[in-house]
Amino acid sequence: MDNSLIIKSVNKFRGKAQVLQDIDLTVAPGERLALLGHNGAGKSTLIKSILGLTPIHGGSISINGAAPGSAAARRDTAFLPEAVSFHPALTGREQLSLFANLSGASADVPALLERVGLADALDRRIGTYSKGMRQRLGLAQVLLGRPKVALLDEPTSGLDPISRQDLYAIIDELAEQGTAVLIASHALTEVEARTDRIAILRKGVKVADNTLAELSSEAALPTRLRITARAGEIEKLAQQVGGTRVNGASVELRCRADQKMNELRRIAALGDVVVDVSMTPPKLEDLYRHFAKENRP
Ligand SMILES: Nc1ncnc2c1ncn2[C@@H]1O[C@H](COP(=O)(O)OP(=O)(O)OP(=O)(O)O)[C@@H](O)[C@H]1O
Repeated sequence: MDNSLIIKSVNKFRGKAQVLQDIDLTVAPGERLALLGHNGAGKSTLIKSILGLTPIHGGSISINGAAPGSAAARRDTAFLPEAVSFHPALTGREQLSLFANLSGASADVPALLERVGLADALDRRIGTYSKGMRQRLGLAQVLLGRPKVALLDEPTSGLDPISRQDLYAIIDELAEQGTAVLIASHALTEVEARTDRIAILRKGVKVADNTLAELSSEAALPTRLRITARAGEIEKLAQQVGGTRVNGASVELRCRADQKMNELRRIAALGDVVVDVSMTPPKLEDLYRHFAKENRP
């Protein structure tokens, strides 16, 4: 399938500083891409460039074939900023109806508000909404536009765990209806579970862009095996398997992903002295640290 969002060799300067350097990035219909990077890495600048709010100085950006800022691109793109703001005097129902009228979209506003968990608040003024409620309303607005490309900047920042889960369920729905979703985030644990691909920016340069599994194998970070000994037999176990003692009952080994099965066979062969083995593959946090670290070649 053609990509909805295609970014090719994009360069961008702020004064003399280059804040985006030769960025290539694509998002396919229905794909959820996480865009990660330290503060100042260039995520917001890239989003503003896609929206046509700031000019680029080389390269190209295509939104379903249209240039950023064009009428076609504006129609096909939805943006949810980190702190979404609406007119406080309008109710949720009024805000969404207004948006539907402006965009020419036909919409069942109450059903949409119910979908995002705002059924009880649809006739309340937005000025009385909590931050999470405003984010939900923002997502309802994104859903209503049926965009080809959705750009979500820290969509769950400041939300409680249940609201975060709800928000991701709605984001999944958006992707299921064919929207290409780009989520800029610092919340590694949640994007690890809820996105299809991860791109990492470091000082304006893309340093990683792949699925979690592929990034894991690219980075070749170790899997940790924690082996627990039968009561009183930790010394014997430590002598036999090596590794590092982590407490009075367990040792920890680190091994490459392709060595894992060999290690497990070796541990299983030790017999009753082992009472438990747990395995922790590298997490996105480890991969992020690996790819985003300053002194990486
Ligand atoms: N309006 C501006 N004028 C000048 N420089 C800017 C402007 N906006 C951003 N920058 C600079 O561009 C670089 C990229 O910033 P950007 O806001 O895109 O980073 P970010 O990855 O979104 O960071 P954060 O995670 O903190 O939101 C930084 O060096 C920043 O100082």
